[in-house]
Amino acid sequence: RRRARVARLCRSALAWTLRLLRGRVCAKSTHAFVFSRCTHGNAGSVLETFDIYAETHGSAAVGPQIGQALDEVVRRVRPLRVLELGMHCGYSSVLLLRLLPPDGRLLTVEQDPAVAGLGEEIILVAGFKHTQFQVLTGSSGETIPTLGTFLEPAPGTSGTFNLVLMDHDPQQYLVDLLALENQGLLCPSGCSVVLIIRNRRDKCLEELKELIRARPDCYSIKSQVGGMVELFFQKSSSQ
Ligand SMILES: C[S@@+](CC[C@H](N)C(=O)[O-])C[C@H]1O[C@@H](n2cnc3c(N)ncnc32)[C@H](O)[C@@H]1O
Repeated sequence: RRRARVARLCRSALAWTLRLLRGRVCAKSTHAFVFSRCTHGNAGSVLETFDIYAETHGSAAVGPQIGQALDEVVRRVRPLRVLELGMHCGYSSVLLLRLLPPDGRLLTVEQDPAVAGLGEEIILVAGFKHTQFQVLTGSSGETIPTLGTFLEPAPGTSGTFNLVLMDHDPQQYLVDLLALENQGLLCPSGCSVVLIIRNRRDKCLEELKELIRARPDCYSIKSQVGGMVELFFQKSSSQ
């Protein structure tokens, strides 16, 4: 048993050293690894292959821990229309898509066109079809004003999102949240906005807490797990 523990420690030390040496996130190398090693058509295998890659390489993906917390949110909210800001190679897109119902749809935004192409290919490799998702290339600031034209209304959602995942640029979270609200894109009867905050010292969380303090009738914190904060937006009909 002691030998097994030592072997495990050595393996994690090696993985940690490799991650340190290969620290820089590279979308092309992530894509090549996942594309060549996963079982095509199997979303679970795509996510597992991303996780194996992240053991020894720099990775931008949300990963299994935040992934589990995100799964819980999606299972509880059961959204039909989901917006993702910050797709990168598609880890969180695949994670979200595998829990959507057959009539669910994901719009995902990525500002880097080359990365957007790689991420789109991974979503297709995971077995999802263009009827289930659409990749929009552009910054969140440019794309949010156009989102209404891409959003097919689902019953009960009146052309709005029930779930938004922000994993793009924490400095943009507050601005983009307010832009989404101003464009009438957040479902007034309830929309969960999940924010990935990798750096605890990031001041975006303080800014968001100020918004909640100023407008407790519309915004609240629903859950907070590690690097993930779930805000809840709701607007009463009189507002
Ligand atoms: C941390 S990665 C996203 C990881 C992804 N959610 C996953 O789990 O694989 C952030 C991505 O957001 C993109 N990005 C950064 N700022 C953006 C913005 N303002 N609008 C759209 N995409 C942005 C970056 O190019 C990068 O690909």
